[in-house]
Amino acid sequence: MEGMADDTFLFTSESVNEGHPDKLCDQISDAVLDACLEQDPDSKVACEACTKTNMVMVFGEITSKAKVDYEKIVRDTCRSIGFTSDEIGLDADKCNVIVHLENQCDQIAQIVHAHGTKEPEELGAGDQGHMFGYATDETEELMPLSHVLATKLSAKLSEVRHSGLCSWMRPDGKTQVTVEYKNSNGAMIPLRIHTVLISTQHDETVTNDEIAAEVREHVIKPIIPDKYLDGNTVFHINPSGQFSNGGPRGDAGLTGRKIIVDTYGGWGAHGGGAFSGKDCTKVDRSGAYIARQAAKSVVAAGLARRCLVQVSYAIGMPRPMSIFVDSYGTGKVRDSQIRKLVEENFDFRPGMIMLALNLKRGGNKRFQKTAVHGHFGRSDPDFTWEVVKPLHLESEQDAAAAAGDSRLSSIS
Ligand SMILES: Nc1ncnc2c1ncn2[C@@H]1O[C@H](COP(=O)(O)OP(=O)(O)OP(=O)(O)O)[C@@H](O)[C@H]1O
Ligand code: MET
Repeated sequence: MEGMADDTFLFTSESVNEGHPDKLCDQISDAVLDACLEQDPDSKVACEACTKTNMVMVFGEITSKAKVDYEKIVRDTCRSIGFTSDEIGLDADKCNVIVHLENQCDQIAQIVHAHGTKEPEELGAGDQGHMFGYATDETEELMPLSHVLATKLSAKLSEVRHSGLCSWMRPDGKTQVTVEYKNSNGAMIPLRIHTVLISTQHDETVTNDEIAAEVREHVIKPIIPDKYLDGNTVFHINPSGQFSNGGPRGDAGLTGRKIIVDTYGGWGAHGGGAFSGKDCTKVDRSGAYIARQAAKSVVAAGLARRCLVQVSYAIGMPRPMSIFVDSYGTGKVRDSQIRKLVEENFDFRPGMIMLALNLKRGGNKRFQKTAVHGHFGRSDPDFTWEVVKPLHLESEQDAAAAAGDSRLSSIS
């Protein structure tokens, strides 16, 4: 790239907003989860959704004592996002809603929770899989800047639409931010914003020039800090030229198709499992939440400037198969010592994660909120996995000795 110093690099993260068809499905799935947990905190929920023009389907496996009007939840969720006509992309009140839900498979229910009879200590993982948590000291929320900005831009798009400030805006939209970074011995130092890309759905009353001006003023300006902008920062606003057809009319949507938007914007790593529509016996969700809490606590304690935590499970077994920690060479002590500290301070058994993070509590949009604008780096107290746990090394002496060791190993 022209004008870039040799020791810097570009990294890009994207986000999507409420009316993106995949995100619509995530929100429907988590609205169903909330409704079930609100009445029955022991509900076992695996609710997927898909959508295309004039149609939403919810399907999956739910075992719950809750009496839930699924069709109403689908319609209410679509309406609250702003899908109130075919022209906008979906008519919440007239679209075809298909509900195809069955009980959780007996074989899974038996091995995971013995049909609700296992104690939290013994609760098995709802599936096999590997999940990651990540943290970095480049922002105050200990999240990657490229992801934070892409996410905040998409949240702002929703805000100015709902408030009426940009009354021409429609619910679908995407953002993307490219940051120029410097790698400082493994820590990521954001230097400047290279590119901001925003595509927002709009009605027929505005010109492209008006869209660009209003998006710059009401969306970009309040979100992107001046210190990261310079004369070379590139802005692309609605580069397709026309984006009035959006939502499910423009593109099909599926639950769990925005897992990178949900997590770290391409930083760290991802095990592949989705979050939305899953109760927290599903370790895809609870494992990723506790791994984030662990990674964030490591960085917050100053033990590393960046941290990745991986955990893995076998279906039906409470204890993880493996725990892995990588500080990308930024650790104050060896990664093996950080891993030991993580193992001592976090109980990775799914039933214990649910207790520690209060994950059986749903309703009042507790989980629906997570389904848009990211699961991590949020200050809302419902995001219990963002609460930092104080971590202390056994003694300062150990730390000093270990720092000596780690210097040796980095030289060798
Ligand atoms: N009784 C069982 N024991 C072991 N594995 C099972 C059992 N029943 C189903 N499975 C396997 O587990 C798979 C679930 O994996 P998958 O990762 O698709 O789950 P998911 O909850 O849909 O999550 P995501 O799609 O977000 O990864 C099933 O498709 C099947 O292959
Ligand atoms: N959907 C399944 C359930 O309801 C989980 C994935 S299959 C192991 O438990």
